[in-house]
Amino acid sequence: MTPGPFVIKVGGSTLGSTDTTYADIAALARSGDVPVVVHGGGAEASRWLEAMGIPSRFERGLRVTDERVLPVVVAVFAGLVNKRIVAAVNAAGATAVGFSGADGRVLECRIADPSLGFVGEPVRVNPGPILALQQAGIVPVIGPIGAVPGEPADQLVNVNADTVAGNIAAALGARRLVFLTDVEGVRDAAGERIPRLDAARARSLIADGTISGGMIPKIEACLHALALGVEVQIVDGRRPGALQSLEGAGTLLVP
Ligand SMILES: Nc1ncnc2c1ncn2[C@@H]1O[C@H](COP(=O)(O)OP(=O)(O)O)[C@@H](O)[C@H]1O
Ligand SMILES: CC(=O)N[C@@H](CCC(=O)OP(=O)(O)O)C(=O)O
Repeated sequence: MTPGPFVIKVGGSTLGSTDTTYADIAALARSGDVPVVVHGGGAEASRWLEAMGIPSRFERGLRVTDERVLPVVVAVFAGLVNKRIVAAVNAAGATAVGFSGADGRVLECRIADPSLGFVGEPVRVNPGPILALQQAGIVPVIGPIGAVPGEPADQLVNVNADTVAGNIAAALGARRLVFLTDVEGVRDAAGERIPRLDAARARSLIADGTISGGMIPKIEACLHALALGVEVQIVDGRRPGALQSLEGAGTLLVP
């Protein structure tokens, strides 16, 4: 069996830091190992919402997305952030094409929980557009908006970017999924990095509150992909060369 692709989730928390992520992504693509990039941008969306006088509210790491929030997150995730990453990867010497999970219905969703508003829970990944680009040597850059199929148009929904990455990695049979974030790894109750974290301990750290906020959907996405045989790691994306020296870095999820 051909080993699946390398999926890289770029956290909004590390976007814009002067790390080497885009050069590393472009170098992988040039070497013929074309990665699939999924990005967040939660912090950028919160800044735009604040500028518009709309407060941000999260529940278990998920943004409550009402009818005022939805157009802003679509504009920021499928537009601004996506195109900035495309521009940076192109400038680093590869060819990138950006789209969201609503394009080509790559990420079909249902409404996760009506109390969260327009938040999508993936039910199906249609990998065709991702594979077509990748096979053409083009880096797919995917923003965290999904589609709930409907008439007269699909409903656009906001999907946590870690959830998007976990589902896409699982659907592609990825060999590896790396989350670039703004901490050195998952921390235990004493604040120490956990180099290897198994599923049972991860669940208990969520239950006792040691893992909280944005780390909850990240760990849930990790466990989803891990169960399907993907090698999953959470590393510090602020560190130059993070993608070049993954051995022993951050937190490796283990069954
Ligand atoms: N146990 C934990 N270990 C590490 N980070 C944690 C933990 N619990 C909560 N967090 C928070 O999760 C954040 C990373 O998630 P998030 O803000 O969603 O980042 P990203 O934008 O990279 O997805 C960290 O900055 C940290 O504040
Ligand atoms: C439903 C939901 O929570 N969507 C996220 C999508 C962006 C995201 O996940 O960005 P990071 O990876 O930078 O955190 C949000 O609106 O913030």
